[in-house]
Parts: sequence; C-alpha cells; structure tokens
Amino acid sequence: MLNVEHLSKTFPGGKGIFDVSFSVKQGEVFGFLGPNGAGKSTTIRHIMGFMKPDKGTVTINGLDTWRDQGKVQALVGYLPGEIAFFDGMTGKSFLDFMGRMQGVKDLSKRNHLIDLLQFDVNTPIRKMSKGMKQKVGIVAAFMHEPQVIILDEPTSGLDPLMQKVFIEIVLAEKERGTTFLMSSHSFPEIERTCDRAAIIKDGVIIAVKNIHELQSMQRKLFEVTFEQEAEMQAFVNTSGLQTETSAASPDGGGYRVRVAVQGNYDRFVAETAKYRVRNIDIFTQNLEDIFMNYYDRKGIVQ
Ligand SMILES: Nc1ncnc2c1ncn2[C@@H]1O[C@H](COP(=O)(O)OP(=O)(O)OP(=O)(O)O)[C@@H](O)[C@H]1O
Repeated sequence: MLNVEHLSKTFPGGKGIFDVSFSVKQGEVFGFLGPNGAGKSTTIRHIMGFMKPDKGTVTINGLDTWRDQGKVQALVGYLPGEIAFFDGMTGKSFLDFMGRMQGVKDLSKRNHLIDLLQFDVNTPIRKMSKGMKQKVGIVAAFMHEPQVIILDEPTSGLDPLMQKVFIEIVLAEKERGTTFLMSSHSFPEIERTCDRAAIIKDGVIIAVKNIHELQSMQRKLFEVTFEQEAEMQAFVNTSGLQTETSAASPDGGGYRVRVAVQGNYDRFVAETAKYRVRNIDIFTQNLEDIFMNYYDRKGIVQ
C-alpha cells in the first residue's frame, strides 16, 4: 500500500534523511519511532508529496506521491506535527473548509469523532489550547474515511484520557482496514496500536521490528526493597539477575536493589519470592533509552 524506497534528502548543513526504505501493508498500523530531530517529519513530508526527494521514491497504491500529489492526497488523511490554521476560523469553519476540499458529504463520521474527543467545535481556533487544536486536526484527518492515514505525533498535547480515546479511534479504523503510518515518542501508544515499527535515528532507519520484538527490547528496572540485609545480599549473589545495590537505608527503610529485567520475568519473580520483600517499584525504560541501547549494541543495521 505504502512504499518508501531509498528516500534521501540532505538539507544545507548536512542533516536530513538517508536511504530510508520501508513498506506498510494494507490494513497495517505502522509506527515510526525516533528521538527529536531523527527525521520523522521530513520522511512524512515526503510521503505526503510536500517535498521533492533528492533520491528515491514514495508510492501509495502505486502512485508516486511527488508526481501524483493531487491524486494521492484524495486517498490520504494527514495530521501534521504542527497544524497551520487560518486566522479567525472556528473549529467548525475549519472542518467545513477541509470537508469541502475532501468532498465530505456525510457529516456523521465527523460528528461522531467530535463527540468522542469532546471539544467545543465553535471555539475560535486562536483561543484553543494545543490539545484542542490537536483534536480538530485529528477530526480533519479521519472524517473523510481515507484509505491511508498519516499521523505525525498525534497525541502530543492530549491528556492521558484523550490519548486513550485516540487509541480506540485508531483501533476502530484499523478494524475497517485503514492503513496507518504514525510517528510517535510514546511507547504505550505504539504498543497498543501498531503491528510493526521502524526506528529512525540521525536520518537513518536502524531497525524495522514487529511490536513483539520491540517489546522484548524494552528493559524494565525493578527496585526491590528487602527486609533484611543478609537476604538482599543472598539475592544479589545467587539470583543470576543483573543487579545494582542502592545505598543501604539504615533508617529502617529496608535494603534496596535495582534489578534490570529484559524478558526474564519468570526468573525475577521466582528469585524475589524466596525472600521477605517490603516494596517493589518499577521503572520502564523509555523509548529514548531503547534507541540508545539498541544503537550502542548494534550500530547501524538494515
Ligand atoms: N527545512 C529544513 N532545513 C534544514 N534542516 C532541516 C529542515 N527540516 C528539518 N531539518 C533538520 O533535519 C533533521 C530532521 O528533522 P525532522 O523534523 O524530520 O525530525 P523529527 O524526527 O520529526 O523530530 P521531532 O521529533 O523533534 O519532531 C533535524 O536535524 C532538523 O533540524
């Protein structure tokens, strides 16, 4: 459905994207992950046909997105990273304007989305918060029921409840066979919605993984507080897990150890269960750490 092949663009100054290739199948939700400045928006702007590549091509349904821009855009819904609105418009007048361009006749989808996202469509856009503007942009990207939806950091500015609502909207569209490309910094969002994801760093794709592989790359840190120092020591010496002892807390707060767990949860549970444990805190490795870890271990691959 969506094919990115050897896409390259070098900006003055040397930054850009370099030989980016991946493809997204019909009905697939494909995540596009990477730290700030990695090249996600640049790739997405090429996919939308807004930028001419130095090298390479992007096709949607066999149409070249640069050469057949007009035809492609009729198939695609797009939420940009930063939405440009016209001054003086309300949410409603913006959606009316977009709807006319998209040829939307039936407003039921639009009204349903507004209901789900809960915002006042009559508010002037210049008075809207970032999250409200984002909601207007989401409605505009989805309301004409396009075959492909491209989303550049869709949940930035949305509160956790609305992030959840958004995920449900994506999953419902996925059921209908809509194809998605979604850039994000948020691992939970990608985890809940995507089948596969590409990781981009410094303009280069360093991995394309299915979501289960990505999950197994995610390391969790558990901070376990033992009742007894001797038991804490026994755990450190015999568990076979990767541990790091925190400073002892002689104030009666117990004896803390940090344990890094990557997939071997059974062992972690079995080993900790042997001792008296006062508390366990969990720290999930964030996406940035996963990239760094992956990058450091493997260098540039694919
Ligand atoms: N028009 C431009 N001219 C020069 N450099 C640019 C231009 N657009 C982007 N860049 C640079 O290219 C790199 C990739 O930027 P891009 O916006 O694609 O990153 P991103 O992954 O979307 O980042 P973020 O998560 O911060 O939105 C950055 O270093 C950026 O400064």
